[in-house]
Amino acid sequence: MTKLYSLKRFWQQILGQKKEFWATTFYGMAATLLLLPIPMLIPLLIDEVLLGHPGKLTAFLSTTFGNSETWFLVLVTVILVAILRMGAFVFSNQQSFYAIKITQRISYLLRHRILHHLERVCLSEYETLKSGGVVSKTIQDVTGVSSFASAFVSSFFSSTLMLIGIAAVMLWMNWVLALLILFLNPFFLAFSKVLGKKTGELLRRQYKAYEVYNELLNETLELFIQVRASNQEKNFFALILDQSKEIENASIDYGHKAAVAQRSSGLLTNTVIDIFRALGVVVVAYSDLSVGMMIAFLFYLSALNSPVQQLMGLMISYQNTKPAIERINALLKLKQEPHYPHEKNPFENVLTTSVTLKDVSFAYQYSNEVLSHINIEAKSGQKIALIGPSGSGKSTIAQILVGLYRHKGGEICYNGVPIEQIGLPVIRENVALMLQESLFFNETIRMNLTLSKEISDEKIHEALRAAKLETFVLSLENGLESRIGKNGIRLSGGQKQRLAIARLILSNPKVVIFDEATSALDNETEHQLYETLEQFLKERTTIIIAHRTTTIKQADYIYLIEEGRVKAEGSYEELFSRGVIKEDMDLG
Ligand SMILES: Nc1ncnc2c1ncn2[C@@H]1O[C@H](COP(=O)(O)OP(=O)(O)OP(=O)(O)O)[C@@H](O)[C@H]1O
Repeated sequence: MTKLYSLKRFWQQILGQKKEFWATTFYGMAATLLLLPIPMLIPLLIDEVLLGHPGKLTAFLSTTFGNSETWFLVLVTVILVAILRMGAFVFSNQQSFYAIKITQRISYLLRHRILHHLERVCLSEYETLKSGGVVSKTIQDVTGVSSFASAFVSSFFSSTLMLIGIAAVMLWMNWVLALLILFLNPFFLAFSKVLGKKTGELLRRQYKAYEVYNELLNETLELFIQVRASNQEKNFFALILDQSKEIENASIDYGHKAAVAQRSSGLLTNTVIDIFRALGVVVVAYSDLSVGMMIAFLFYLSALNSPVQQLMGLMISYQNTKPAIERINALLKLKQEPHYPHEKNPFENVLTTSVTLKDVSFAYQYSNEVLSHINIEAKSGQKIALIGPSGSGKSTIAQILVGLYRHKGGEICYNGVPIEQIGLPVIRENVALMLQESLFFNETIRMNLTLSKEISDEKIHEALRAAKLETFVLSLENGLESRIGKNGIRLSGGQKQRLAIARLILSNPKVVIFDEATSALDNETEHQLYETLEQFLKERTTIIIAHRTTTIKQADYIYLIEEGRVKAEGSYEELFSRGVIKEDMDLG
């Protein structure tokens, strides 16, 4: 099972990008160190140049440049400040570059983890998934987590260093005032945590609103033809609009309160800074702190605002990350297909294999037993048929044969090897399951046939010919490059089935299962098609699931399934003579 995502994993992913992490930390700190002396430089000139108390800065500049004129000292100081700022600008740009790389990598890794998990999700879980909701989670929630990563790598170290640096300078200037100010910082952070928790709840509601909206819109568009044919567009779109309103409400609520939270922290820090500014004036009046130093102190006090704000913002963003992680984990909790190790390959170096179900039972999640102690055998190269009334369990047999669902009891074997020793990918590579309703991409005929694999035109046409679709494809203006529309909407039911059969031929399987795959064709066309496929199916074990007895005449052996059990079995003639099946009977 995929491990759930956690903040620990988040940190590991950040620290795992060593080069980028140290580069962003280095450049962030370098930029901070360059900015740190700036608030001091110009105020020092007040004391040393205006108030006539020559000090270290003017002494250094005069001896270095051999000129102690006031205009010169001011000019050099301004140039020095500009150079420091320019240096910080260059380093900050470098820092952003590496921070963006880290952030985007975290997004990618998170999406990779979700997609990798979904790729192997078991079918019973897949049935419950709403694709719109999944899309919303892989986009919005991943963005939520990565924006915290972005805020963290770009501001945590530089803001902390700035805070420590400013604190050190202030302590040096006036330790009483500095200590008073610094003691307040933990309270600021605690305040931000409370605000973050409150906005986190609102953000959760906003995420949910987007998720439901995406689900509704997605499903309505997927089933648009059905919706329109039932004249239900108004109702469906009204539901989507309601949800759109909920997004508006939730977003206003979150957006407004998140802005209030940000401003509250700004208001708090600014008020505290104003109080300390006033205290600074009092300190100058009652101590030996110079006017220049007091101005420098006030500049540092203002400069303190930025790292404190950034750290408070980080705390709020951290709280908002939790709902995003929870929702991502809801996807990672979906159960996955069983992993069978690939120990034996019964399909290797053989034309086809036998297929056996020994005493197999099965129940879907939350439902009663659908298959009960089924025994079926298709010998190597044999053509068997499964018939039976609707809901008797025929398609379920087909699906457990390719491991789409896990059988509960008994054994399923290919050439005597249980599927647990073959591995699901190997089975699906060699056993083709053709459904009544094949699914198609809104792409060209070629893409739908080859599924983007390199296959020569000659082979494609051979398959089309066998599937009795070549004449139709050749009659199209763009031939193989013709687009077939959403899920093949531009094709008739029969054309779609023939396209699926051509795809099946190209995939060259060793065992073929037709699950009502030709039911959309009329008796005559179906008969012709099986005749054409005779050569293709001759060397392959074939299982045909059908309602119509006409479809199964060609089978070597027939099983009648009723209520999940084998009710009768034998050749067509045997079953016919026993009265189990009748000519042209439709069991559906
Ligand atoms: N994914 C599922 N989850 C739960 N129950 C299911 C699922 N698929 C099928 N069933 C149930 O299992 C039973 C057997 O269904 P199955 O599709 O295998 O029948 P069938 O013989 O192929 O029917 P038909 O000829 O109509 O296609 C039915 O009662 C059906 O409701």
